[in-house]
Parts: sequence; C-alpha cells; structure tokens
Amino acid sequence: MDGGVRVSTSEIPVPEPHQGEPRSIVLIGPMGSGKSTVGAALARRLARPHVDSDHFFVARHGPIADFFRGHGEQAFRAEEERLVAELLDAPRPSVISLGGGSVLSAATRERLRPHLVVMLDLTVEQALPRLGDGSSRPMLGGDPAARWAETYAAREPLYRQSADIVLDPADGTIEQRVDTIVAQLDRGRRARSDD
Ligand SMILES: Nc1ncnc2c1ncn2[C@@H]1O[C@H](COP(=O)(O)OP(=O)(O)O)[C@@H](O)[C@H]1O
Ligand SMILES: O=C(O)C1=C[C@@H](OP(=O)(O)O)[C@@H](O)[C@H](O)C1
Ligand SMILES: [Mg+2]
Repeated sequence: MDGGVRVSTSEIPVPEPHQGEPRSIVLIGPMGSGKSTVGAALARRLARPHVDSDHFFVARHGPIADFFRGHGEQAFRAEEERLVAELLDAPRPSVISLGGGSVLSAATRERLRPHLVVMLDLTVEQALPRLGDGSSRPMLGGDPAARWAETYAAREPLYRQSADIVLDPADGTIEQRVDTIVAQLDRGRRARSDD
C-alpha cells in the first residue's frame, strides 16, 4: 500500500461545455505526430477522459496489422468510420485521438464540425525515428519513408480543412506540445466563433 489516493478517470467530474462551445478536443494528423501520446497527456492536463480510436479498434478487433492482413484496408476504413462515429457522437466532452487515416472519410470530416480539432503536423524527418520499422502500422509496409510521405501528401489538405488549430512541425517534448495546445485553445474557440 502506498497510501496514495487513486482516482479513476471516470470519477473526475467533467465540466459541461459552455453553450456554443465545441464538445471534444480531437487530435488529427499524420502517423507519428503524437496524436495518441499527446492526446493522453492533454486529457490528463485538462482532467478530461481520453479515448483513442485505434485502441478502441484493437479492443474490438485485435491488432490493426492483423485486421489489414485478413480483411484489407477498405474493410478497416469502414469499421474505423463506424467506431469514430461512436466516439464523436458521444455526449461527454473528451480528448479524442484519431488514427491518421480517419479524415479520409467524408462522413467523419462532417462529424468533426462540432468539435475543436487540432492537427499535429510533422516532417518526414521527425516522423521516421518515431515509427520504428513501421510493422505495427500497415500503411507503412515495405518502405516506411516513401509510404509516409505519400500518405501525408494525399491527406494534408484534408487535415488542414478539418482543423481549427494547426500545430507546426516542432521539436519539443510531449508536455511542450500540450502547453502549446492549451495556450491555443482559446484562440481556436474565437476563430470558430468568427466563422
Ligand atoms: N513530441 C514528441 N517528442 C518525442 N517523441 C514523441 C513526441 N510525440 C510523440 N512521440 C513518440 O512518437 C511515437 C509515436 O507517437 P504516437 O502518439 O503513437 O503518434 P500517432 O498516434 O500520431 O501515430 C511514440 O513513441 C511517442 O512516444
Ligand atoms: O494513417 C493511417 O492510415 C493509419 C494510422 C494509424 O494510427 P496513427 O496515426 O495513430 O499511427 C492506424 O490507424 C492505422 O495503422 C492506419
Ligand atoms: Mg495513434
């Protein structure tokens, strides 16, 4: 026994959003940009629940690489769209980390509208050391550098059109990324209210 008080996330009271405020903070961006790790740290900082669409997927279907092998990318995208809809439509304001390809779905992009959407940007040079051999990310199969650059080029316009806040590629720790997001949250809200 360490005598410390343990509070599960579900017991932390989550403030209701003010009227007209976006509900959840949603992180989008390319593979390796930190959506999962920065999302978890941001949620801790804001005392909000954190959900990650890929973790949700794995809990239901097992490893993503196995699912790609067995069913192909199209089936993955269909199931991803369905699970992401569950997360984005949930009433509780959370921090939600999406998989890098979620924005390929027009339905998902539409569902992002009521939320505050943050794009984490990244260069290929920054991404590569973070992705290891890419084996857990089937989109990187064969040549991770080439595949990452290819998917980034195809998706960049979708990330940018969906985002309220874009965090430029930057070196810096996970907590520094969280600092930058927190500092920009109000600016993001104001930008939306000017839409
Ligand atoms: N700002 C950062 N600085 C250093 N390493 C980072 C940073 N953000 C993420 N990472 C590391 O990069 C790897 C990929 O991060 P992850 O959160 O899984 O990215 P994504 O979910 O966008 O694919 C992880 O090992 C993570 O710890
Ligand atoms: O960009 C993609 O198409 C994918 C990104 C992955 O998530 P991360 O962006 O969190 O690595 C995961 O959803 C899957 O391997 C497909
Ligand atoms: Mg992730």
